[in-house]
Amino acid sequence: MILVVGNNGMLGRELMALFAGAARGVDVGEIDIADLESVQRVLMTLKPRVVINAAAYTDVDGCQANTELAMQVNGEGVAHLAMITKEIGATLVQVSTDYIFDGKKETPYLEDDLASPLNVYGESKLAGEMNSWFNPDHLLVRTQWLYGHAGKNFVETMLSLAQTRKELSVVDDQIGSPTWTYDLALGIKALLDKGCRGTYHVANAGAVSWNGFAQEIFRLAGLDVEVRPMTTAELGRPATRPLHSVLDCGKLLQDTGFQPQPWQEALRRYLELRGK
Ligand SMILES: NC(=O)C1=CN([C@@H]2O[C@H](COP(=O)(O)OP(=O)(O)OC[C@H]3O[C@@H](n4cnc5c(N)ncnc54)[C@H](OP(=O)(O)O)[C@@H]3O)[C@@H](O)[C@H]2O)C=CC1
Ligand SMILES: Cc1cn([C@H]2C[C@H](O)[C@@H](COP(=O)(O)OP(=O)(O)O[C@H]3O[C@@H](C)C(=O)[C@@H](O)[C@H]3O)O2)c(=O)[nH]c1=O
Repeated sequence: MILVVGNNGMLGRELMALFAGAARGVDVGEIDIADLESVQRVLMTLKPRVVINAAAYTDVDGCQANTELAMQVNGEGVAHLAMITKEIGATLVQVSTDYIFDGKKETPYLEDDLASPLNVYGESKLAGEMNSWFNPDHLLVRTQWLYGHAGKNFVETMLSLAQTRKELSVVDDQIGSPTWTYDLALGIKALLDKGCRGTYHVANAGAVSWNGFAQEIFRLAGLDVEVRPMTTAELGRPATRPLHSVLDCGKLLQDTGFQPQPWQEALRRYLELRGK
């Protein structure tokens, strides 16, 4: 059995749908990954073959204000999962982020590029990456700029703002690869099916700024919204974001034969399924 931890989250729901009958899910209320005893109790009872950790504290600015909680959930939580999965002989799949990088590299990041997070969320996720090594039988999947059917995300924020606004200012100096949770889930499945272990990048192909992404969302949704450019500095959010955090997914293709579709195509299909 595959245990999806954080099954009520955006990625968690996608994984539950993809793995269907093979998966069991747990989330807040049934497990608190920050609490070793809770992790021990759930994993020892359910005895899964694979644990996919889709649970995290994902509010980037929230993490900046709550360092301790961020480290407990995103850092220590993974140590707990790694120690107990090792004890029961299960594989741990840990999901991480482009925000462990500082975004100063001008070409896409490779799996073994140096991590240097700019914010507390990135630091806590990097601690989680390191803690996943407590279980040598682990798969570490880095992804970025996620959107999906069940969750708060940039696409849904833009569509919701468009209901009341005819113009929006969106940052145009941060570049990344918007990624549909469906394609990420397929990537995780492809890696597990091939028995891959270690670190992999999984993101939709191509890259764009948040501003360009917003423009494409409105174009595909047939909404007439003017998207003005602004800089990250002008927006002035509490947590610093990396400016160029595109992930190179060549290793995924090489080892599994799976290549996530271009981000524009993924977005088009997502909006079609969602009903625009
Ligand atoms: N969203 C994105 O753009 C990106 C996400 N990622 C990573 O992908 C993974 C999935 O992200 P996403 O689907 O967006 O996450 P969500 O925030 O949508 O879901 C996370 C889930 O984890 C639960 N959770 C939080 N704290 C705990 C805890 N202590 N114990 C158990 N469960 C907990 C949350 O519950 P509740 O809501 O009640 O707190 C929620 O159900 C995370 O590891 C994230 O860091 C990586 C790159 C980009
Ligand atoms: C709503 C809004 C956002 N923005 C900007 C702010 C930000 O730089 C960018 C995206 O906003 P978000 O709040 O979705 O960004 P953010 O929370 O930084 O998204 C990140 O989440 C974590 C969990 C990850 O792991 C990352 O890969 C990444 O997806 O858009 C505007 O410029 N104008 C707007 O009106």
